[in-house]
Amino acid sequence: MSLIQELTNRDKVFEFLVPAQSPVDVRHGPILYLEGVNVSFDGFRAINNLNLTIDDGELRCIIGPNGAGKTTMMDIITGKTRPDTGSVWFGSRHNLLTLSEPDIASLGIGRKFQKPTVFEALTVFENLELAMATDKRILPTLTAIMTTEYRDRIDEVLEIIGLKELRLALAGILSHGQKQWLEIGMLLMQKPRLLLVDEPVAGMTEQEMERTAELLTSLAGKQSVVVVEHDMGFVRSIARKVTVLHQGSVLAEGSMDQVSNDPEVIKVYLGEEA
Ligand SMILES: Nc1ncnc2c1ncn2[C@@H]1O[C@H](COP(=O)(O)OP(=O)(O)OP(=O)(O)O)[C@@H](O)[C@H]1O
Repeated sequence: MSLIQELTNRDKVFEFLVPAQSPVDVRHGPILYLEGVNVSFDGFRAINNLNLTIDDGELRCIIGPNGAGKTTMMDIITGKTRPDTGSVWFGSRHNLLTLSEPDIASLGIGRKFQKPTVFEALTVFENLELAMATDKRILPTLTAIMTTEYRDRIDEVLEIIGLKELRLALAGILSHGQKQWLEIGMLLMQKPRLLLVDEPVAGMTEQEMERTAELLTSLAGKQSVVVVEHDMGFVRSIARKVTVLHQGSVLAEGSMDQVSNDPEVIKVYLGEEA
């Protein structure tokens, strides 16, 4: 190929056009890797030698009794809490312990907290638009050119979250479940590689839970999804692999059937519910 042909090759992405953050590298390993992580709060060890590996495209459920360390684990991944010791890697290139919370978010780790935080006075469409506008990776000078691309992305996300018909509705009139899906959609606008979802079905109707199960399973593959959830029926309906946390460590890992038949798990967790 001649130099001219090479320079005008539209399929090629030139280095200078690539956003500052390098993409996550999962060619030789998992998308998320925690090893030997410890966190103490005033002498109490909330996370105790935690090891966890999430594969690219995986949907993983994390369960565990109250105080097991699930929220603290999410806080560590997103940079909100710094561990005392251990390693936390996003792909093989990004050491998350050296990055700030906003940097971790812009690398492609999105977090959905339990309570929906949509802008109620704005429409569904505007909420998604706003989520896109906060994407710091977008070069302002390119915004005009990319408008069509972003509109297409909003349409795509509306389709994924099942709110296409409600695009012009105010977010304030949505049901609890619809608000949760909209917020997941707002995260999707940033095209995350890893989504952390905290108790997505708390307060949902049976029907909304079914729709949420479909939504989360449809997201896996395209991105990795880690779901912390207390509702065992829901976990059973979506989980391929479940990790049970207890006292800040992994107590068991495997299919829902495997972990729910594990005597240790029954003793410390499922037994608690019986
Ligand atoms: N900032 C903090 N200061 C002191 N103790 C904390 C702090 N954050 C968490 N803890 C303690 O660490 C332990 C783990 O808490 P964490 O919230 O991570 O558990 P969890 O598994 O998310 O529980 P739940 O299911 O109730 O949300 C708990 O005993 C909690 O009281």
